Amino acid sequence: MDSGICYIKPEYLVTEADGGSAAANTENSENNKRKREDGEEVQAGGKKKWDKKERKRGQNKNRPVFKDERYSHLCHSLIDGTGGEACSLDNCRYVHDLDAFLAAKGEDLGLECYVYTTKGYCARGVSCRFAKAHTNEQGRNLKREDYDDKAPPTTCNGVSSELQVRLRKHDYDFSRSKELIRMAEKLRDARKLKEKQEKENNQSEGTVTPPAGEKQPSDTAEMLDAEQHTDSKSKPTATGCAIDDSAIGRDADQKPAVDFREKLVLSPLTTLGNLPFRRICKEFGADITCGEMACAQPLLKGMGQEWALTKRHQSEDVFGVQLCGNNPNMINQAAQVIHETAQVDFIDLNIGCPIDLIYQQGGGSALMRRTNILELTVRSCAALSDRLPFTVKMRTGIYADKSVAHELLPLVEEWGASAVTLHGRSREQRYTKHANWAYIEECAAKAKRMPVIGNGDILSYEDYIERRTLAPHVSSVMIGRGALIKPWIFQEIKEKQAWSPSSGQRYEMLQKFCNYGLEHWGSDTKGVETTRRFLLEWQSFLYRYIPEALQTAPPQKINARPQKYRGRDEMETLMSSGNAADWVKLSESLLGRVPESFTFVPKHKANAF
Ligand SMILES: Cc1cc2nc3c(=O)[nH]c(=O)nc-3n(C[C@H](O)[C@H](O)[C@H](O)COP(=O)(O)O)c2cc1C
Repeated sequence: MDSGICYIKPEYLVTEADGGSAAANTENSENNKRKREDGEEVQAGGKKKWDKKERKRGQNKNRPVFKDERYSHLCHSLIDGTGGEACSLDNCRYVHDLDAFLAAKGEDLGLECYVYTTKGYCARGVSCRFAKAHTNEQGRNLKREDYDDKAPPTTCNGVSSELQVRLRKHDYDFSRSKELIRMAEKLRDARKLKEKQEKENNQSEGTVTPPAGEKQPSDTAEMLDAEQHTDSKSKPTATGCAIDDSAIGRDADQKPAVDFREKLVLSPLTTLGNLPFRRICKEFGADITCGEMACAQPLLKGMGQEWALTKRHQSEDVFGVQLCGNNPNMINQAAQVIHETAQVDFIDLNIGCPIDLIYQQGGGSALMRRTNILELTVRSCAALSDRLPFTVKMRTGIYADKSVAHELLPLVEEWGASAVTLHGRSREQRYTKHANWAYIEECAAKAKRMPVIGNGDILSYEDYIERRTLAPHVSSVMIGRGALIKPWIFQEIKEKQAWSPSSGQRYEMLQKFCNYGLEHWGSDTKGVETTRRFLLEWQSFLYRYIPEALQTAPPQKINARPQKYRGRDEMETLMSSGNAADWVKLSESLLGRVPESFTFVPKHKANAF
């Protein structure tokens, strides 16, 4: 048996005799074309061979970029229909011809507006694609009697225009951040000096020096002594960070605000890990959620799109923002503004990001080899506040044959990190081979008190148990693709058994996602199309779920490709299709017809088997 294949029961197999007529899980010409561009060749006999040199990984860079400028926006003065206060702006760029706008808006997509039903008022008013549900005969947008306009919003964070102006005018007070960096520099220099002196002493005494980066058990305490000697006011804190407590207002006795042990953590997932998706995962039992990676520089420029990545839904009771950057000053300043203006429970630093552009600029996984820069970043960010844990997410290293996480992880703990997540693959590996949980265990065992969160390849309760048994020092697990393929994985782990939803139940989940999407991105045409894009991105992972009843030997393994199969009903077959045209069809049943000349190519190549 080939472990790379998920075997399907004979009655569900699609054979040559079927002529491939079923919409079974075949991939479309768009995907095949993409694969050819990626260097995947199809040999005679259907076997695939990979040309490693040619193959490009990561994101689909040549995909058409989705621009939403083409949707006209109605002026806010008309959003509730005619009869309100006229627009007072001379140069308002929005549409003021209500009749023309309504004529061009397109058909309503349904009789019920989720936003109106749940809140009692739809702020998209007459521009909503479900407007008939909340407009009267005169075309006025209605407010239900029980609507509470003082009710707190269900989401928070993002950037206010006032903050945007302060950031753009360099008017934000970063003196605290500058002080933290200065102190982190002092500690780093003291550590380096001490290391140098030790090396010289060892050489003069003829003792053997440990290999670079390999630390002796007593080093941490000695290093802290050295730091205290350099700055007599400094003292180690509960998290092991030795930055001057009085200067940063740290109460050394306070416990970190988040307990990272025995938790199911949803991975930060660019594009896919959006707020509506995270709501679904919360409902299925995810304990900790994290926003999509946000870059420090655009945050400091006050860019709305980047700040949107910090948004949090009220159901996300333990929520973090993930930062990416190549410069300690910028990362720390971004962390400071987030800490001071947003509601977050922790800040995470991504030092595992493999994306070329970020890596070439010295950010993401490049920070795994820029130890001095990393030290400044971790020390300064961990010292921002005792109530704001600072965590680090890393890979095994940059190269497959040169793991460094076992050296880095104890250092990161010493510098003050509250937890580390380790994805058991190198940058070079991306998603090939299996995540190395034996190595994750080796690293986790090196942490003194800091929880280590293991990450990689968990798709079932069995996977979870297997990995936790293999890695007993791991405190919690993080799940990424497993949650994208079957978001109910959190429930399965908590209930210790598989759940095999019917196609109807899976469809209801998609409906829910669309409702949450319309609430988040808006129920007007622009919001509908944004929701569709994110739904399609998600479907590019969801189609990989293989219902247990169809497999000869469940549970499904994350890298196993199924034999060609059809589902137990038409919807199950449609949902298993790897053909982007079928994903669009599915989206049309939920969100209406796609606009003319619509195209879709998934953003992430990690969706492929
Ligand atoms: C679509 C996608 C987007 C991702 N985006 C991020 C990200 O923004 N930040 C991050 O640290 N990791 C990101 N990752 C990596 C995951 O968080 C996780 O480390 C990786 O997928 C391995 O875990 P898994 O096997 O459970 O998927 C992303 C992964 C995928 C598939």
